[in-house]
Amino acid sequence: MQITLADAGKRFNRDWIFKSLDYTFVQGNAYAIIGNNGSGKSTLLQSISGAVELSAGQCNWSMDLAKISTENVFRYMAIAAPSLELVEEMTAKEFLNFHSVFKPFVSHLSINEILELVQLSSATKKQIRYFSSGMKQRVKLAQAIFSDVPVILLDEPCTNLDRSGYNLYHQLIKDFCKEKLVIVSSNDEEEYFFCSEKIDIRDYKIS
Ligand SMILES: Nc1ncnc2c1ncn2[C@@H]1O[C@H](COP(=O)(O)OP(=O)(O)OP(=O)(O)O)[C@@H](O)[C@H]1O
Repeated sequence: MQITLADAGKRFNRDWIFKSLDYTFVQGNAYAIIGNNGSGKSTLLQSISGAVELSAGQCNWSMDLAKISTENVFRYMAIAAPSLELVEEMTAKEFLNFHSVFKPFVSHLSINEILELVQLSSATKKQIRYFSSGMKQRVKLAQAIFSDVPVILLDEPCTNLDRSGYNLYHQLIKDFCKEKLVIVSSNDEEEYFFCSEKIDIRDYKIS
């Protein structure tokens, strides 16, 4: 799996958030999009995912040199982001079951095992609306990291996590993301220290 940005740019009204961005992301590597608050990290991540349309240039996804059409990109990726909502009326188990109908999880793990891995097995009967913010974040991480897809996009993945949540995140990345293409959008080094490549969004403000 490869994702290529070619002369990519995004603007909101007159403000260019990033411009003239050429970059290739390759499976097996982890990348961090860094920059201060409001610099455009989430916008770039959303542009890569196809959720936000570029104002200039292109974002092309390909697998074994065969191009993946824009409408099929979603089949190859999973995303965890603050803007993505959980179905609060469901329990975590129901939600993960629901998600797996559209996007199956890695086949060797059951949903009970996934809940155990993110340390939520004691809350399986509780509706998500009664979860703490950190517990909700663990559900978001579970649905992204355990999806059977080659690309994992993580926007501020440790939002609301405590120390043990950070440790859990580091362990999940180590155990389950090695062969994937991971892109993390963050300004917290603990969220992206494992990324060998860094894209500083501030380098793409002026052409
Ligand atoms: N739909 C939109 N319409 C207009 N402006 C937008 C829109 N979405 C984002 N922006 C603006 O684009 C800029 C970049 O926002 P973005 O959320 O990508 O930054 P960020 O680097 O992820 O910030 P943070 O670290 O605070 O999460 C901000 O100035 C924001 O107000």
